Order: sequence, then C-alpha cells, then structure tokens
Amino acid sequence: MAILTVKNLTKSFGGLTAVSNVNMELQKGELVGLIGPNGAGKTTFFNLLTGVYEPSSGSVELDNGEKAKKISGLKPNAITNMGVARTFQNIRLFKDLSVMDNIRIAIHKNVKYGVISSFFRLPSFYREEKEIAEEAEKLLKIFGLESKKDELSKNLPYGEQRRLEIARALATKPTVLLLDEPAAGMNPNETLELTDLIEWIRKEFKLTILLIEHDMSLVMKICERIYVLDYGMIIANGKPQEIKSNKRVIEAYLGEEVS
Ligand SMILES: Nc1ncnc2c1ncn2[C@@H]1O[C@H](COP(=O)(O)OP(=O)(O)OP(=O)(O)O)[C@@H](O)[C@H]1O
Repeated sequence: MAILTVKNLTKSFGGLTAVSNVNMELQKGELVGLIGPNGAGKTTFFNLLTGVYEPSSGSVELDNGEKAKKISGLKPNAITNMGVARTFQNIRLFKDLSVMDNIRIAIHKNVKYGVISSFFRLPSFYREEKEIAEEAEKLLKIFGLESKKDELSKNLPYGEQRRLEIARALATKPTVLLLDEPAAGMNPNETLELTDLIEWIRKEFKLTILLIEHDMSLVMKICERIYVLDYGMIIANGKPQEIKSNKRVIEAYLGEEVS
C-alpha cells in the first residue's frame, strides 16, 4: 500500500524550476533514498512535502490506512500532526532549551490537555506530564542521550545534535519520517552507527523513511529503493545495484563516484 503518493509535483522560483513534474510512491514500511547532485532540488522537494513551500502544481497525498488525504498546500504544523516528520540539513533544534525539553515540546504537540485540567493543575495534568517525561526518557535512551538530558542542546557535539533532531522528529509520532542528510558532518564511525540506528528505528517505530543523503555508503547499505533527482527531475528509480550502474545517474554525477 502506498502511504505517500506524489503526483506531478512542481515548484518554480521565478524562472527556475527547482522541482519539475516529480512522481513518487512510498510503500508503507519502505526505506527509500533520494539522491542527486548539489542543487538538484532535493531539499526543495522535502519542503514541498512538509508544507514549507506550496507547490506550483501537482499534489502530495498521505494514506495512513483510512483514506488518502491531500497534504500539499497545508501548513507545516498540520502536516506534522497528520504523521509526517522531518529533520533538516542544517540542524534546527531549540538551541537554548535542554535536550529533554526539545523532546518534551515535540511530544506535547500530540497531547490534548483539557484547558481546565491544565489550568487548575488537576491530577490528570500531572499524570500526563509524568507520561510525557517517561516517553521522552525512553526516546533519549534509544538515541544514547539519556545522560545529556539536562544539557542545553547547543552544547552537544555535532553528531549528538543530529541524533537529537531525529529523536525529536520521532516524538511527534510520525508514520513517515523524512531525513535531510542525517549523516552530514559525521565521522565514518558515527555514520556507521547512525546507519544501523535508522534501520532499527524504522522497524521499531513501524516507519516509512525517505532520506536525502550524499554519503553513498549509508544510502547503498540501507535503502531498498533509490530515486535520483537531477535538475529537478527524477532521472532514475530502482534498487541500489541498478542505480549504481545506471548510465544517466553516472553522467549526472559527472565523475563523482557512486560507490
Ligand atoms: N527559496 C528559493 N528561492 C529561489 N531559488 C531557490 C530557493 N530554494 C532553492 N532554490 C534553488 O532551487 C534549486 C534546488 O535547490 P535545493 O536546495 O532544493 O537543492 P538540493 O538538491 O537540496 O541541493 P544540495 O544537495 O546542495 O543541498 C537550486 O538551484 C536553488 O538555488
């Protein structure tokens, strides 16, 4: 079953068409890569999926099992609430908040307090707060950040900030997770650990994952399918082995190694 269906998606900025007539289907539970040379339109595509930009034309539909709903054109918050979460190429944490509070805020978005119970601090309010704290700690543990929970997020080393951003995205309870260059700036060891972690959370949280990544070792190791974007257009879609030897893909990278 396709959980995300993209039809003829296009985004133009003045005379430049950054995303051009893109079609894509993500099946429930798939882990799919989106690759392409610099400036190919990958991040713009994510911005269209998450409501940062409105498409010039085309549509995005999300089907969580009940009925497909159009999400293109909705505000980012609405799309997150429907189950699509993301991370950013340039990390966007709440830098002056603690690690724990970064997660807590994301969980809060999913909790509907009664106004009365929170205003009067009724027992149900404290019960919910306790549950949120427990859930946040569980996530921090998975991401190896439990000992850092009281630190300001801006003080974490780079690799840990990247992990925290993924944990925060998971705290919104997504069905579809979009990762924009999760391994950017990581050393080979951190990248290897992250690769395993992504595969693990996919199964554990029953996610469908689409990831943009320049690190081909990560992409080739965990992606079941790969889409290749070049000048805003999908030029190939297939299994890692097919993509590696695809002539158009090799040409698009102009000698950049796809290994
Ligand atoms: N807000 C904008 N206004 C004008 N042009 C934009 C805007 N956002 C992106 N572009 C242009 O659209 C094209 C695609 O950019 P995009 O950032 O989506 O590529 P990318 O594949 O993510 O690149 P990279 O791998 O370097 O991150 C580029 O030519 C870029 O300059």
